[in-house]
Amino acid sequence: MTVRIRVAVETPQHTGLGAPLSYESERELAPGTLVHVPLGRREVTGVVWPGEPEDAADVVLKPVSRVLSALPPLPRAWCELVEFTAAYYQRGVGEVALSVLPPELRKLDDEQVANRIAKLHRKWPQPDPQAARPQTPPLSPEQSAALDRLAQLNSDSAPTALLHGVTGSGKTEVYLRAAEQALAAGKQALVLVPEINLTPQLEARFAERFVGRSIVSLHSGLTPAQRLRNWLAAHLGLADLVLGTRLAVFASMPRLGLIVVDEEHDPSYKQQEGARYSARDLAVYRGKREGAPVLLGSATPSLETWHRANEGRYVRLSLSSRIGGGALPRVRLVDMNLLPKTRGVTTAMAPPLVAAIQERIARGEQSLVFLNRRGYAPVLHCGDCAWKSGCPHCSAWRVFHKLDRTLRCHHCGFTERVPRACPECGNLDIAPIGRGTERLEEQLAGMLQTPDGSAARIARIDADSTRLKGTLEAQLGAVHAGDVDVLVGTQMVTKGHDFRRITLVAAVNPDSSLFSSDFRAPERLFALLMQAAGRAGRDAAQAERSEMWVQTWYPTHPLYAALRRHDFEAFAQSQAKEREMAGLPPYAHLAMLRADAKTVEAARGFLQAAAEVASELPGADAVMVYPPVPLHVARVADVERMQMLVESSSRVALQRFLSLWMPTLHELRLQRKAPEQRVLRWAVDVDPLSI
Ligand SMILES: Nc1ncnc2c1ncn2[C@@H]1O[C@H](COP(=O)(O)OP(=O)(O)OP(=O)(O)O)[C@@H](O)[C@H]1O
Ligand SMILES: [Zn+2]
Repeated sequence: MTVRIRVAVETPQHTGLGAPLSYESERELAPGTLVHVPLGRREVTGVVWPGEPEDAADVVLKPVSRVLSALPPLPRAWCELVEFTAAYYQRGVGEVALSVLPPELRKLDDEQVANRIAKLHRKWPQPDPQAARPQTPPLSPEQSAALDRLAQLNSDSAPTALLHGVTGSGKTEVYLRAAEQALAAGKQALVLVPEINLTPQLEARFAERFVGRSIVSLHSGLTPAQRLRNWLAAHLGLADLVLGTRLAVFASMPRLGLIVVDEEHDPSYKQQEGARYSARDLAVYRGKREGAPVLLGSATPSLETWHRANEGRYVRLSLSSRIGGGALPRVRLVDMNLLPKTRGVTTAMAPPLVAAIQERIARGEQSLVFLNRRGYAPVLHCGDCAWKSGCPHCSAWRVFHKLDRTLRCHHCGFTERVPRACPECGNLDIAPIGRGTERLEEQLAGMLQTPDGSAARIARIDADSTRLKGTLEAQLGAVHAGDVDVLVGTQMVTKGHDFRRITLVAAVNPDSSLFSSDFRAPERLFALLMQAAGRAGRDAAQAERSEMWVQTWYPTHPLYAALRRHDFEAFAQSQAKEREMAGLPPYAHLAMLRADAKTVEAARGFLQAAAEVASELPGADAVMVYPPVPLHVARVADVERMQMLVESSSRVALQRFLSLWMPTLHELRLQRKAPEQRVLRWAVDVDPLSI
């Protein structure tokens, strides 16, 4: 007697097969069981999926090859989360399911899985009820109020709460206490952070608090074996706490009792390839589905979250003052228009700012200088023939890196040694234009001294300086230990770190996002600057002297006016008004269709054909399809990239439309066979973050 089952397998998106496939099994298999099944000429890993196969009874099905029975089936709730993700973001169920499981699972047979699990159980430390109770600080009144409210709501039904707390207000303490409550009730807690480099710090804080409890992390920086081990620990219910980046939202946790999303506004929560999901949004879905409260924490909530809190769909919990009562840093705008110009170029750092940093050094305090551009200079230029260091494969400049004397494309990676002379005209005098963190570091080193006349200690933290494993930790350690006077860095250093000695933060050149074509650029800039400001004066004793300097050509811009007052509400309200008038999120819903091709014509042609198909579909009048436009960096690695925006005032209407449109696009791509029409890939991005 055989039974028919559904199995979610990874079918490439372009095949258009998104639903689970039908197989035959010798026995009943619980949904969520891992199996190996034949697919074409290969054997692949799949997940037994809930629901009955729809195939007619006379269709002959292939049998399941092997069952990984050592692994307890994935919970029903996990399957539903995957199914929701696939449907909402328009991907295949199997594609999502397999891409969020640890890759190592696919390589192991049943016996190997059994061994891993046995080993994990053997080595897993027993919870130690005798463990010394850690010191917990008494809560501030605001922290208590937030936690009481959360507990009270949670006794009713799991709420989604926005924890809106200014920088340094002790949001992490609220997460810790909420997690304590979940653990005390025998539940597991999931804590998401935006960046890998914030996980060690948070892990340390949780480990310190939860002595005798088990904590695992999940992020892409783990080795495959570590990732499998930690994933298994969560899935088997051994781990009490799971900390991780966006992919951790899919961790299988049988006793989930709390989800925290720290810095919920951060764009890193959006996956940018494959299934382009928002881990923040999925966390909210998951919390609802599994009856776990969700805490979205931020000093500068995303406009979407802020809007939902205003509508009363999320509960708002506020922490409006810093721990210890310290002030937020005083914001000083430096009007770059007033600086004397040398040969038409203004210096990188305004003299008053340099003097202010110098003062900090004399007092033994630290400064953080922030510039969102790594390398020495964004472009190299020949004054004679106007040659510039463009990338031959991308519509972008190659960045000059002085340390290893290279020109590097930050989009495709194309790297060459810096030419001695202009490659066009032979002129020896080629010069860098603009500045990145390397150059800023060099300039500051030339300007700053300690009181005894020796050079100031300057450290640079960016993606280049932290390429080697362990370097970031070492550099941050030096900052915390006070071995650094001035920290230069990209946005990497502006997030989350609890620096205690920094009393001055400076943004050297933040203006470029003010006039970006991306409607979210101001929101992102505001969050970034507030976040950066929040690194100063975290020690209440120094807060009075703490300052945030912003060098700008537009000192009267409303964004900076709101920043000066630390007025998130005013900023959010003005942005919301603009968005409402322009019909943009959170007042409208967007999807972006992207197409990559060898030529602009092919990419545009595909999108135009897609738009024609769209206009014929039922429900087409509920959506608006805009004309195709090139991406901001249109060509990367010799591929032309175009995109087309789809908008609707109704999320449901947009979803319904997309589910009809997607299958036609698979066909459309196959039809366009002629070399001049061929597209390499296409993808839809639902709720795109950058436009
Ligand atoms: N109730 C408390 N009593 C004493 N110290 C506290 C308390 N709560 C938090 N702190 C301390 O205050 C500092 C700031 O807290 P935390 O890092 O949680 O702030 P935050 O709101 O997450 O800030 P940011 O958004 O800037 O990252 C930390 O050093 C933390 O240990
Ligand atoms: Zn390139």
